[in-house]
Amino acid sequence: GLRRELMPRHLAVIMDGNRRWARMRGLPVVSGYEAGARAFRRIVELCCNWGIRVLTVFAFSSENWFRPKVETDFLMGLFERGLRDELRHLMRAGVRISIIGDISKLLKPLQVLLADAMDTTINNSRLHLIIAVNYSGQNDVVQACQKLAVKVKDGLIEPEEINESLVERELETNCTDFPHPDLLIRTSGELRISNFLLWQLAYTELYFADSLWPDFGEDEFLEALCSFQRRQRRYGGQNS
Ligand SMILES: CC(C)CCOP(=O)(O)OP(=O)(O)O
Ligand SMILES: [Mg+2]
Repeated sequence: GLRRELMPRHLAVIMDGNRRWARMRGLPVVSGYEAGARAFRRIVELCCNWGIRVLTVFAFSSENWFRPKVETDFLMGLFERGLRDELRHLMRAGVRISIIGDISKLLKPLQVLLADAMDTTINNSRLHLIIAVNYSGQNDVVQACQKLAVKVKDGLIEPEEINESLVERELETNCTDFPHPDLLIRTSGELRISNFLLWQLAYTELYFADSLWPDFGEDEFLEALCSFQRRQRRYGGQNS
């Protein structure tokens, strides 16, 4: 059985396999995205119930823009409708929402809604939900380098002072007390990181589930956590 003291503090999830889920059922792609949104709401509840502190989800990658416009338009609409419907519930449930990624490319109403959700929930402490929208792990590192370069140029720091903690402070995930995911779950059988969090995953336990994201429910969630609790995390330490 699961031991509460061995729960991951920070869980990261790549919610993959929504279109395949729809196609297997002879449904339109948008039904897959809607089923994925239901699975997303479910895992937020599960993280609250199981005392996970931070949940980072890959909701839309910068590469996803290359999908048909009808799909990207639908996804953006889904994010907006979902957030409008859920914001009060998340607020009452004590969920804090942060957004990572370049949201300047999104339509203004969605940008306003995301900023409002971050402001409204900033003092919540039950679960910190970080939603990666138009996020690129490589761009996250690039923008951190740019901010450090400015500090060097402005004479605030010397190049030799730059170390891991200075870089981490500039990453977009510096918004949380637990910036390093303890466990990453990717569904649908794909064995890739797909330019999600990169620096932050240095010592993260990776778990790949064959189930498609819409089918990832409580049983699959608990199986992933049991797998995590069975692992011996060495952080590159003792050789055994
Ligand atoms: C936008 C993203 C969360 C959707 C993930 O599912 P997907 O569209 O990649 O589905 P497929 O891998 O089945 O094409
Ligand atoms: Mg996919």
